[in-house]
This record gives sequence, structure tokens and C-alpha cells, in this order.
Amino acid sequence: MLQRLIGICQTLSRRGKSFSLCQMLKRGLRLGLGLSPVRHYTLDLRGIYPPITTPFNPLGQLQYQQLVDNVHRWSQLPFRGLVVQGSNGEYPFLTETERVEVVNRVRQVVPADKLVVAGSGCESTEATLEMTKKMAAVGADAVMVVTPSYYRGRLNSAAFVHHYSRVADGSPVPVVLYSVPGNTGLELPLDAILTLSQHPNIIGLKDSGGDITRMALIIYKTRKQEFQVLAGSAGFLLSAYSVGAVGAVCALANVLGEQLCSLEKLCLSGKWEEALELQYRLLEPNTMVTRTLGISGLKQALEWFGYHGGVPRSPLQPLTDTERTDLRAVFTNNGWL
Ligand SMILES: O=C(O)C(=O)C[C@H](O)C(=O)O
Repeated sequence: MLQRLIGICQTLSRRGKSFSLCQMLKRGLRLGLGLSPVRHYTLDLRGIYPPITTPFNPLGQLQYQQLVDNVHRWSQLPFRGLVVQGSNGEYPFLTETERVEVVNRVRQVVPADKLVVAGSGCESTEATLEMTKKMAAVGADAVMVVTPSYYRGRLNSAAFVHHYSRVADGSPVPVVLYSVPGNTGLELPLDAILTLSQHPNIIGLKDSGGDITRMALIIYKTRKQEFQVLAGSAGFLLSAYSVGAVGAVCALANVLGEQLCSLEKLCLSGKWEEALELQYRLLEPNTMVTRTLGISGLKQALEWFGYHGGVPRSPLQPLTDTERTDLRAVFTNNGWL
């Protein structure tokens, strides 16, 4: 039995998870006894993550080899890991099988010291739990769970607390909350976040709303817990670091990954003036590939930076010629092309 516990602890350590001895023993003991995985552990999320795109050909077919090629390139950058099936992964357009297979393929090629954070959110609690388990089974280190939103009129704090608690109770890997009002039309309420932050298997929040006062308040209220807040877009990366965010998931990191990692470094070393100069030059490209042109713009930019962009899946459409010209001008004017 002792050998088995040591083996489990060694495996967990190799996967880059930071466990106290006590936590490792608890987890090892539970696994050794065949019980459900223990939830009292921490995964260090600090760093920058691109929410990676999913390449499709013009017929809408998923291009796995191109995905793998991109992942090889992203893996050479100093990212903490990759977010697979974030908003920019077009997860609402993928079948259930494709969603799991994309995580599987990415995990197979990403170096072991980089995290794979998989977006497992679905509209119902049961479907989210199922998806979470499947993604964990193919090697996701954590799941990032977007708020359900279709019945937003009735999705109040109580509903979210119930949803996320159920998912976190049953998830074999840690859960990151994901609030993205620009896409879902709702924001995960502050009181629900504070309640959920106390759940032992909910380790953080990715907030794409961009309200820095709210982000600062969340960080302030959870500062005595092991709850990690990630900025959900590049436009407010510096501001987020200044109020205590631990990292960021940014669409723009798909194309300007090196620069976003540099910005992180400047913030962490207190070089705020240099950081601000860099942040300024990222604002317009970020707005273009998120709010203005979205995934179609990001995929076009990927092509310019030597990645496989491809086209978005229908009903999203590729850029028009005018949009392409405008996008190019924004990257050029800010010195990136
Ligand atoms: O694709 C995601 O997931 C993101 O978090 C991207 C984010 O919305 C952004 O604005 O960069």
C-alpha cells in the first residue's frame, strides 16, 4: 500500500501539481482505497494562456494535424499552459466527440510541464459534469466552466452555486469558474463567486468582463483563500496584475504570445512604465480580434503570424476584404506586422 501511495504522489508531482505532503497522502489514500478523488488540492495557475483556436477547412471539417502543428509552436512560448475550448476554441460549434478529441490531441503533444485547461461548460449541470469527466480522462489538468446562459432570466446566484458545486463535487480535476458576459449576456454574480471560492475543488475564476473594480473586490475578498483570479482578455492585463490577478487567458496570446508573456514579466517585476507602453500597443489589436471582428479576425491574424488559422465554423463567416484591410492596418500601426 505504501508503495502505491508513493507512486501516486510521484505521478502527481511529475504533472506539476503543487501538493502538500498531507494533501498528497489524502489523495493517494483515497485513490488507493478506490474512493472518489479527493478535492483538497491546489493547482498553481499563475501565468499566461492562449485560449487556442480550432482550425477548420472551408467545408467546416476539423483539421487535427493543423491543430497539432499550432500546439507545437505555442508550446515553445513561455506560457503556463493552453486553454482548450475557451470561447475562441468555438466550443459551441463542436460535437461532444470533437470537444473531447481536441483536448485529447492537445494533451498528447503539449509538454508535461504545461497545463491543459479544458473548457467543459455545457448548458445543463449533468452535461457539464459528464464533459468534465471525459476531458479529465483524456488528461486535462483542470476544467474551465463557462456559465450556462440560455435560461438567463432564471439563472440567479442560487442556481449558479448549485450548478458549480455539483460539477466541482464530481470533478476529478480542479474547476475554474468562467464569466464572459460579452458572449453569454450575463455575469457570474459576485456573491456566487465568493460562496463558490470556498469550495475545495474550485480554484479560481477567469473573468472576461473587464470590470477592474469588481476584479479587485473579488481578489480582496478571497485573499485569505487559495483562489486565483485570471484576467479574461489582454486589454486589461496590466490593470488586472496591478490589483492582484495571477495571470490571464487572452485571445491575443494566440498571435502575440511572446509579447503578452513579456507584459506579464514587466508587471511582476514592477516595471510599470515599460509595461504601460507595451499594454498601449496591445489595446487596438486586442479589441479587433475580440469585440470588433472576433474569431474570424483572430484566425486571419493567425495566418499572418505563420500559424494555421483557417476559417471559423458556420454560421460565423470569414472576414470581408474591408475587414481584412482594417485588421492589417491595426497590427501594422501598432508595430506588430
Ligand atoms: O477565448 C477565450 O476563452 C477567452 O477568454 C478570450 C477572451 O474572451 C479575450 O477577450 O481574450
